[in-house]
Amino acid sequence: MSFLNHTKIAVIGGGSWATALIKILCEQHHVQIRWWLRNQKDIDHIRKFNHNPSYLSDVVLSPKKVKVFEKTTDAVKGADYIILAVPAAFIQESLQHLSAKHLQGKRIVSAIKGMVPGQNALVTDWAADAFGIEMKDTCVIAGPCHAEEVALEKQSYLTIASTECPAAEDFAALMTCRYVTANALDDLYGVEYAAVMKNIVALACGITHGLGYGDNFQAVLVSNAMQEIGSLVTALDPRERNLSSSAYLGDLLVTAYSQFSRNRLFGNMIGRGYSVKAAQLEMKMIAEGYYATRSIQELNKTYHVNLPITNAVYSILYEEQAPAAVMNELKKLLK
Ligand SMILES: NC(=O)c1ccc[n+]([C@@H]2O[C@H](COP(=O)([O-])OP(=O)(O)OC[C@H]3O[C@@H](n4cnc5c(N)ncnc54)[C@H](O)[C@@H]3O)[C@@H](O)[C@H]2O)c1
Ligand SMILES: O=P(O)(O)OC[C@H](O)CO
Repeated sequence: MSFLNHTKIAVIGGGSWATALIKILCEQHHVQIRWWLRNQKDIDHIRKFNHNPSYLSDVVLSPKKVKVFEKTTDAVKGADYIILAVPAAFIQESLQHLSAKHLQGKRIVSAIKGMVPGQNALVTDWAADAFGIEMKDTCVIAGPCHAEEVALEKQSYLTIASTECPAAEDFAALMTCRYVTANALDDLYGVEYAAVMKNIVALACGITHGLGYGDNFQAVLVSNAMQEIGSLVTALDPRERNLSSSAYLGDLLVTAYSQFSRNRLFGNMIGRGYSVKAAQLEMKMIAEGYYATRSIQELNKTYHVNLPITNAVYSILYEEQAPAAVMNELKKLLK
């Protein structure tokens, strides 16, 4: 079979979301995937058995469509699109062997819902800066969608956001299949910041659940959180946007309420008395909200937006304040 007319997509990352995205892309006839993972054991296993042993191991990956690479420089060769799907904390390390030349002429798609720690930058801004990528060649994959439900082929929706819709529309077509509907949107920054913030809220939901708060409280917490997200996003990128659409509110709801949420699970452990270290050790997966809490807290030193929920989570995770006492104060601020 000739791959000449195929769309070539490099995927960087070996976790649940990378695996789920590859499953969706494999539904297309004309797509070839070039997959980079850092773990050699996983690479060997995928080559032999066609599934990822560490994440979503029930998903079978077509060997005709998926090629696995040890080096990022090989994975990106000839690719039309490069999907970034590692947690933001590891993006610099993961792309360390790539230069602007390797990425020239390619479209970058960030599937990451986090900020680059230390730099407090959105992944798309960081990539544009590090590799000289133009914003018109950049998209993000957002929306309320858990990898575990993609693996089960449950009907899901994605939003592909870019500063210019044509780029997003092309990629949305690639991400649409029997069980996924992908729509394009021209709000790259709003969608990306809202996705970062919803992880912090999910931590707060998990913490309060772990402390014994119920559904009544969580409904108020999430309503207040949507206002907090709206205030920050508007301060960072003022423009008209419909925050009740699924790219923003939907993304918040799935993370805040789902059994599959990594951030909620992490928060729940903290609420039940685990230390941050112990919760991290127990979870095989990464809770982006842990890093995002610090990045947003630092970024907000410039913007001074009222962020009571983020402040509460920050003081629990980074200032060793007792979760019960912090949430007791937060509850007085909610309406
Ligand atoms: N899982 C989902 O349902 C989902 C949905 C939408 C967006 N996302 C986003 O996708 C991104 C990836 O998340 P995920 O859910 O696939 O992660 P995961 O928790 O399933 O997997 C962890 C990933 O981190 C990598 N990793 C762990 N330690 C590392 C280290 N020291 N150095 C380099 N890499 C390391 C692992 O190899 C693996 O790729 C995150 O930004 C997340 O917010 C996830
Ligand atoms: O819901 P979480 O905490 O697993 O985060 C993963 C994704 O961002 C969900 O959209």
